[in-house]
Amino acid sequence: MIEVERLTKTFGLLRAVDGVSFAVESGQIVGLLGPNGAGKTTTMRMLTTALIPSSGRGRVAGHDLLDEPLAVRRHLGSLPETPPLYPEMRVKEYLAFRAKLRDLSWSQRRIAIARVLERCALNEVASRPIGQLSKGFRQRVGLAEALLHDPPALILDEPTAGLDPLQTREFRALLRELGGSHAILLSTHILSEVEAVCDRALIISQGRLALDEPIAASGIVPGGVRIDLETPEAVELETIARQLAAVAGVEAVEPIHAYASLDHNGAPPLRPGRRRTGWRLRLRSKTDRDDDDSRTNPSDDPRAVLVRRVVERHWDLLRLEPIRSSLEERFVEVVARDVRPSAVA
Ligand SMILES: Nc1ncnc2c1ncn2[C@@H]1O[C@H](COP(=O)(O)OP(=O)(O)OP(=O)(O)O)[C@@H](O)[C@H]1O
Repeated sequence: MIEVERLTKTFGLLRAVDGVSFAVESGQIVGLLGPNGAGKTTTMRMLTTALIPSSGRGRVAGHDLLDEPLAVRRHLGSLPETPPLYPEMRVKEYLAFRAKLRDLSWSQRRIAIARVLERCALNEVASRPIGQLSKGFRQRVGLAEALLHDPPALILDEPTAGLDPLQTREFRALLRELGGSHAILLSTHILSEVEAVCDRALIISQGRLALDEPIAASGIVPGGVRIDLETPEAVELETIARQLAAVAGVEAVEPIHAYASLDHNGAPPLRPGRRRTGWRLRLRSKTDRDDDDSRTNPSDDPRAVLVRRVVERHWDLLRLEPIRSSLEERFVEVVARDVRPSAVA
């Protein structure tokens, strides 16, 4: 429903968005995360056709951002961080005004306004001036406006910023309801929000897409498989990596640490008298990135074959377990990779 391919935006010498590709399906809520200045708003402004991409393509409901901007806007609702509301207007009056701008006929306007007032639980404040509403209600008015033309895709920029915990909770419940029937791209700085409402997390860092991973039902991102093994001292990391990477389903082998002769708990080596090396490795598998359907397919799980491979080589397998890392850990990991030492100091 929302699709971008190598989307790039430069401002002078700055590549604010640099070759970003991702997709949001209907029925999915995708969280767009990143530190300040990472390029989130610029990405969203290109998707809403407010900014023209320097290169790359983007489509909303199959309509190209550059070739069919009007069709894109018809299929997209957007809630900017600060929605352009008129404080002196009453809620219903404001929605009628915005619906008129969207060229809805009188009867279409009546139906649309009734629908969004109901959907966003605004009936009780429909006749109140917007300026008298709490921030939570004002955000709902912004969302109602974004839904007036019944778009299948929504883009929301930090929709819960500044809301109190109760308002945040209510707004998230509303998003989850909408998520069932819309494609939603949600920019936020709140990691727990992504864990609470999103199906996938995207992290943008310095304009580039640094992570695109599913959020598991438990609210954590899969982090691969951790394997601890011991090998004769002469066996080098390169050999181990080659053997393990050859197992179907393993995409990458990353060393975490190695130790000589003593295992990581300080215990003596499994085979005294022979110098051995202990290894802790992280294996990225295909199932880390796939959707829930393939995750349940046992043939995609490389663990059984990994055990056989280690035993065949006469190495000692000490531990093999899935790594679960929180979104916060993944965020720090991918963003810290891009931070220059001078910036940290
Ligand atoms: N119109 C513009 N002209 C020049 N530079 C811009 C313009 N808009 C954004 N930038 C720069 O592009 C980079 C990305 O900005 P962007 O607003 O997309 O980041 P962001 O991830 O939304 O940040 P934040 O979380 O602070 O809102 C920043 O360095 C910003 O200064």
